[in-house]
Amino acid sequence: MVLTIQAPAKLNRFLAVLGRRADGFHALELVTTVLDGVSDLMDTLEGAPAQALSLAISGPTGEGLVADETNLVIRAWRLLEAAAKRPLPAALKLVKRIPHGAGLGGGSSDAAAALRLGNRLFELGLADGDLLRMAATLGSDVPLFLLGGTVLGLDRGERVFPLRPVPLEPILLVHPGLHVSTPSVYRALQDVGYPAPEPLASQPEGAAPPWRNDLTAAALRVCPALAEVRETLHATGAEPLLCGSGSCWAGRYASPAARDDARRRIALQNPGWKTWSV
Ligand SMILES: C[C@@](CO)(OP(=O)(O)O)[C@H](O)COP(=O)(O)OP(=O)(O)OC[C@H]1O[C@@H](n2ccc(N)nc2=O)[C@H](O)[C@@H]1O
Ligand SMILES: Nc1ncnc2c1ncn2[C@@H]1O[C@H](COP(=O)(O)OP(=O)(O)O)[C@@H](O)[C@H]1O
Repeated sequence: MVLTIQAPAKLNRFLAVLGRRADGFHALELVTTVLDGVSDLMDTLEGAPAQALSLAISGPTGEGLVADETNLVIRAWRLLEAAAKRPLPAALKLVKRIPHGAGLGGGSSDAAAALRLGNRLFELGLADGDLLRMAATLGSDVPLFLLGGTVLGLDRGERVFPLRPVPLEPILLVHPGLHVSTPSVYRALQDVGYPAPEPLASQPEGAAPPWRNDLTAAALRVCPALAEVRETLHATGAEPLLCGSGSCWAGRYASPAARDDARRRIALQNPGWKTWSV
């Protein structure tokens, strides 16, 4: 039996930093939407039972990514093996399309996909709660991908609650080909000064969350070149929002036509940048 699971990217539509915790992590409030409708911004994980565990990586963003014990897919698999108390030998194939270090959660999404794939492939019978606990040990962003849809994230982001879906505005994602490290951005919060903690106010039914990311100043400190993307989006009439810890930006437009027009202009001016319509 061969099983294939899609691993979509995510968009943090609201990210508030509420403080630094004793364990060094930051207390967050997040509203994140899993982008399951953007086919060219999705990784794919395929698996079949085999003699031994192996992972093959391909795809446009697969280059340079190692398929060893540090890969989040293998780390997720080892957790499944520990829960099953037996080896789970399988041939895994990961096709990468989500850029890494872009704030789009590709590695976290792959980890969540691996948990779901292994549970089904070997009929382990792990409940959603078990998978959520395992996901939280792999990374703060992994549990939200198990829920899908639009998710409220609390604590370090790993305590997740499904939210009523709020349609996405016309959005253009722009990736300038830069890699930004998440830990370095959280560390830089100390240099730029912590933002005033402002939790999400209760929202009217069906309203989109405020377009806010408290990591923006810290990410610009780590990678000043990010400012050029923000300015370019501004010049096309968008409200720009940094994706997580960067390096991707999301531009929000008044209409799909304005978004599509901006996409054409940005592609002409910056042929090295990648764009996706959401
Ligand atoms: C910023 C966000 C927003 O969704 O996404 P990305 O930009 O990475 O996609 C997340 O908080 C990234 O979550 P994730 O990438 O899973 O982080 P983890 O592996 O748990 O932690 C990596 C490092 O980030 C810092 N970290 C992470 C989460 C958090 N609430 N506080 C932190 O200080 C810590 O230094 C930690 O060592
Ligand atoms: N399967 C994977 N896909 C992508 N990155 C991975 C994977 N496994 C481990 N990593 C590591 O996680 C880092 C962060 O990747 P990713 O989650 O895609 O970006 P971001 O944190 O910006 O959303 C990468 O630079 C890489 O070193």
